[in-house]
Amino acid sequence: MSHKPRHWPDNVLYIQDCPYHRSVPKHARDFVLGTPTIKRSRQGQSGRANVIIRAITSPEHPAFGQYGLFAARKISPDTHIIDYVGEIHCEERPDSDYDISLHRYQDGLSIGVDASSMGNEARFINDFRGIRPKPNASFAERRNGDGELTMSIRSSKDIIKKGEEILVSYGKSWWRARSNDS
Ligand SMILES: C[S@@+](CC[C@H](N)C(=O)[O-])C[C@H]1O[C@@H](n2cnc3c(N)ncnc32)[C@H](O)[C@@H]1O
Repeated sequence: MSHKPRHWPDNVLYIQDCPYHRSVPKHARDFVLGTPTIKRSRQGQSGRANVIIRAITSPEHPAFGQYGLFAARKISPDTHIIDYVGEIHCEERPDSDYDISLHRYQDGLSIGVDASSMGNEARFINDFRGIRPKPNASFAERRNGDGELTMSIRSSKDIIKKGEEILVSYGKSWWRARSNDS
């Protein structure tokens, strides 16, 4: 197992492969796992070398006191940065702020990746609102070297400079769902 990055919280398990929660039915698991191919080494594909977790120390930043994900080196436009790793599940998890949607079936079944209790560096990516005029990265589905469906983070059309915060859009509905919280 690889070592935890700096600032990693004690109460969150650091993982590099997504485990499957018991709520995931076999057909959904098979869909995510993909057609078996020759297993390739995924060394270096996870993208952890591209990023660094940093404490947000500026009081003007809306996530002041929390952490964010920053570029550890220059990242070219339209480039895979890192896969979002967490627990794959098929439950409603409205209380998790680290749960993203991986796939939705037409019958309503939804596959999510929840990094609230286990995950990798990607769980620290913040939303651009209040920080920059627009995101410099986005979530994108892809099949990794093993053929497994993953949600990844990709840079947008501009270079991300070393040291810049990597920011996505969580989407308006993500914020709307939380604006009603008391
Ligand atoms: C997936 S976590 C991101 C990592 C988080 N900053 C941390 O240190 O664990 C989502 C949480 O980050 C914070 N956050 C992210 N983007 C934000 C923004 N633009 N404005 C305010 N808070 C933000 C909110 O507290 C949100 O619930």
